[in-house]
Amino acid sequence: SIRCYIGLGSNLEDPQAQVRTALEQLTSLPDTELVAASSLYRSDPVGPQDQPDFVNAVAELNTRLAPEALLDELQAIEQAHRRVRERHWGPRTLDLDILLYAEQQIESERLVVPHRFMRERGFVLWPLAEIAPSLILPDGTPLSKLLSLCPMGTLEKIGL
Ligand SMILES: CC1(C)Nc2nc(N)[nH]c(=O)c2N=C1O
Repeated sequence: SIRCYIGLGSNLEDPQAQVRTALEQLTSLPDTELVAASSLYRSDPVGPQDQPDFVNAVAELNTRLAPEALLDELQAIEQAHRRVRERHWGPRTLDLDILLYAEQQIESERLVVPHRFMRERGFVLWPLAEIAPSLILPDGTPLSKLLSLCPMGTLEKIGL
């Protein structure tokens, strides 16, 4: 099976509960096991600032699902959280992104992996480093190097 990493984010309708529930739902995906989950982090919105703070986390899965089948399952979980897209980069109840899918580099209509913005997003890199500190990205960049370029800033770990 394939090791993959999922980014979770929410800033609507009790974001902590949205992320915690989504983590539980990841444990029951078909042909998939949840290997690890980061802490939850509160983070300032990147992009449009006129929206609530986010709660972010990263999960590590082992899956036998193909990338697009995994994406279908993640989108079903987002729908179950009544994700409504008002505006691009606007507030949402739940965002599930495939950050990494083993060493694969994927560029299809539906899917770009590694996630195109992950290298410059502290709300992804710091939770990812919590569960996979020695990770090397498919292009050979060590996660530790990306972290050194990405201050933790106002990111703060949320207690359990
Ligand atoms: C709107 C945009 C770009 N900003 C974010 N900002 C933060 N802090 N966390 C997110 O998950 C997030 N997701 C997004 O899609």
